[in-house]
Amino acid sequence: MVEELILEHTRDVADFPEPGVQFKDLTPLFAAPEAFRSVVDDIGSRYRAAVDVVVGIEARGFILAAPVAMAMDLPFVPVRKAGKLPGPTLRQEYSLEYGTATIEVHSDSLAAGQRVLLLDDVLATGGTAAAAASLIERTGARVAAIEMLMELGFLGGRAKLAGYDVNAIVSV
Ligand SMILES: O=P(O)(O)OC[C@H]1O[C@H](OP(=O)(O)OP(=O)(O)O)[C@H](O)[C@@H]1O
Ligand SMILES: Nc1ncnc2[nH]cnc12
Repeated sequence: MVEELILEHTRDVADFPEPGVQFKDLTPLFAAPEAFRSVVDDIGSRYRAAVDVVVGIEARGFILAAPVAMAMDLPFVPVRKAGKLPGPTLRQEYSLEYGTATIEVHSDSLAAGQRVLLLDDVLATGGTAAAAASLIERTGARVAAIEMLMELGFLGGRAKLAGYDVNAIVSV
């Protein structure tokens, strides 16, 4: 059900942001309130009572993680691209399907022992999720699960996430 909603509301864009990349654009899902709400409620219902905080990765992860956190009545914590968070941060460099980047989290935004649900829209090479998981663990919190709307299985991102509970609603 939610798998079909995601597939129906995904636009494939060839050669974006660079030649050879088949970009999975989820903006049609975010623009469809009923479908988007169904996806948010599905994620919230599967992790209820199993996590203490929801972390989203800038930028598309924010679009998903903030409503999930709100629906679960849990705190939302942003992992941001470098240089955007004003407080003391932990920082991690990584590579992704089309480049390299650095992300940060406020070092006081998570507490030791907290169970984190890490959310993003797409799992490609896994570099982004692995870097975010590493940041979360450096705060002392625990990555209870990593959840994506869509996984590009042919890029093998799960190999970078061995040892974590990784779930993608749709695998292509
Ligand atoms: O598995 P990977 O190869 O690491 O790629 C996945 C990441 O790439 C996209 O974000 P992007 O860095 O393009 O940023 P955006 O959310 O700001 O568009 C996507 O939202 C994931 O965060
Ligand atoms: N092919 C892709 N489509 C959408 N987001 C991505 N992030 C990394 N690779 C991606």
